Amino acid sequence: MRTARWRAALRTPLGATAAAGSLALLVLAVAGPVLWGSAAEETDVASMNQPPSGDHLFGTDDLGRDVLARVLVATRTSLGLALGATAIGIALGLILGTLPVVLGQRLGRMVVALVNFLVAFPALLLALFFAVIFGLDARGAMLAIGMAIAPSFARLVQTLSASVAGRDYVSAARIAGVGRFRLIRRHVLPNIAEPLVVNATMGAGGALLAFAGLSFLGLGVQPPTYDWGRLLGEGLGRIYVNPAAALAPGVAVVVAGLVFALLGETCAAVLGVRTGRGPVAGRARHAEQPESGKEAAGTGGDTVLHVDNLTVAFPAERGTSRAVDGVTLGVRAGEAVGIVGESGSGKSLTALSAAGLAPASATVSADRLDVAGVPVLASSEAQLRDRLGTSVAMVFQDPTSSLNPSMRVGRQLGEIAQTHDGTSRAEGLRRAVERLTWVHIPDPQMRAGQFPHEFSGGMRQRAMIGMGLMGRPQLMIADEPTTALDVTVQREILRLLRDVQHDSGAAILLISHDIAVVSQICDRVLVMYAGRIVEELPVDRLDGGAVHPYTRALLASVPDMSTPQDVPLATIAGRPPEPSERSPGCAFAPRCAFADDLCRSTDPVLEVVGPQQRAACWHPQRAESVSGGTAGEMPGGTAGQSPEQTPARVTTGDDQ
Ligand SMILES: Nc1ncnc2c1ncn2[C@@H]1O[C@H](COP(=O)(O)OP(=O)(O)OP(=O)(O)O)[C@@H](O)[C@H]1O
Repeated sequence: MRTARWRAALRTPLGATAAAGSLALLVLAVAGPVLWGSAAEETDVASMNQPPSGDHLFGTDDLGRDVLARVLVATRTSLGLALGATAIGIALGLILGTLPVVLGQRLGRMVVALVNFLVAFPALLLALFFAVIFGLDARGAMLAIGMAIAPSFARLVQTLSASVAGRDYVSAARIAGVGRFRLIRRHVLPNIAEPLVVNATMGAGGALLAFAGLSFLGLGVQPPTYDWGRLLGEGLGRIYVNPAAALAPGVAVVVAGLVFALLGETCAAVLGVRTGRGPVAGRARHAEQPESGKEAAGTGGDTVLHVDNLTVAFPAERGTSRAVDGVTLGVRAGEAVGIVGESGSGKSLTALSAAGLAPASATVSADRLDVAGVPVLASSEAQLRDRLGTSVAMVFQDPTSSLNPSMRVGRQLGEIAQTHDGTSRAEGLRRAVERLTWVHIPDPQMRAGQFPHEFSGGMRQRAMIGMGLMGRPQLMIADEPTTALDVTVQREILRLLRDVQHDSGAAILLISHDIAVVSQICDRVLVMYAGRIVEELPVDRLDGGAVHPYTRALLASVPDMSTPQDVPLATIAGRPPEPSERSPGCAFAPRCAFADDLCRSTDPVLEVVGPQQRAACWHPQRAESVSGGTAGEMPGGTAGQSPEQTPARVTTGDDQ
């Protein structure tokens, strides 16, 4: 497919010119010294500084040597030095650009600052500076130009790496225990290679010009060696006698620079098409070993996730803002627990913190945060990789971004077995095919050899779950795993998660904004609002047993077969407060019909309100206190409200 794109690109005028130009330069570089070497060196004192003639198309220099022959012969030196300098610049740029990922936050910031500092200098100024340091010869100039172009390349690598580092498949690889160097080599660099290649190709043109500039100034190639820059310098000295002697090397520099630029454009066109063609995949996971996993569920004690008073804060204009504020929860072995809430309620941060994947800018604290017996906050990144990589699996929302687009699916799954069990590549692949079979991927052998973009969305999500099963997960965290899928596929994925839970014994923490999704496979539901858990209850009590007005409003907004089509669906008026906007009292009070002064002034705490049920509300709404309609309904179309607690309204879409 890629070959076809190259062929198509080479048929365009731009591509054809770039190809022909590159070929011509290559041939000249290889054959030039052989064909015209002696003509270029042959002195003739009888015809010094001659203008163009039939014998010498661009005239002769001050020793009577043929200018054209010298320009053609200089192709090899000029291109060789320019490409050498570019290679040095790319190598240094890659090192500087990826160091922040390898070094960790503090040292990484210092490297970024250094690169920013160097980028602020004009490249030619840097080249002159380094040329003086490294010596006034071709080698020194090559090093100097390489070092001068390295900072801008490093900046590009840093920017692109940062954009990739946040992708789900990188998080997945991190949690799977993939080391930093391998992470860069296998997951980061392959996915930023395309813009780097394009940039490097165009950068070679810049290096050519810079080299010509240094040689022209007498800082680059020294006699008796010569390149286009030196020939240009010599020609300019005699420009009034024979302008063609300066014109020829000048044209050579411009033409070669143009060829590099066209080549870069062609690469960009081809690679850009490929990049834009779409899908790629998504998911994440962990764990190690094969086997059923039933034993895994039984290991590590009864509670696989223990979160006590978790707080996640971010720097804000004044101090910090708490996106997750004192969350306490537990997930027992083999249990399926759902977290629901509107966007921004802190669901994902809670789950990511549990897996040690909170954003770098977040400050995570907790009285206790243990996953599968591993104290997350007290463990180093290497310890987390090593220990969680074998016991926690993650499935992310977007199946198009959670699988590494540049790796075959079987390789990605197999990498986990290689990383954690030290298996061979072949054994890793065998296990990968087995896991793909478990998650009902048809023709798993063939599919394992495909890239993520060749999978459908539902298949990618299955592959992500299969990746989770490469180990022996005690806990599978699924963050909105069905949001990006259509309804039929959603149901299949939920069913698969439930089967995985039953067959492997792994506990499941399912995050969703849709309470209906959670109720399909979970035993227990935690409802989050503004960074806190406002209600916790068994799924079988959702229908009529929810007491928090927010939970009831969420339930009322889910249509079912009996929902009248001519009545607008209930919605919850207003929006949740941003972490930085929260004021004292219950965060839901501004949107709640039952709120009074107590709610607005004092935070309710999570208290037991029934069997296995807790709620944080000053006015919990009991089913028996609701009149008219089901327990989830509110007069006026929203969640529960008792007649004696009036204002007969709170929230409907129409109200807004
Ligand atoms: N990297 C970040 N920097 C600053 N604030 C953040 C960051 N990530 C999240 N937040 C804050 O934390 C809040 C909760 O984010 P979180 O992703 O946990 O919400 P969520 O309930 O999972 O919602 P969604 O379903 O939209 O992801 C966000 O609204 C935002 O204000």
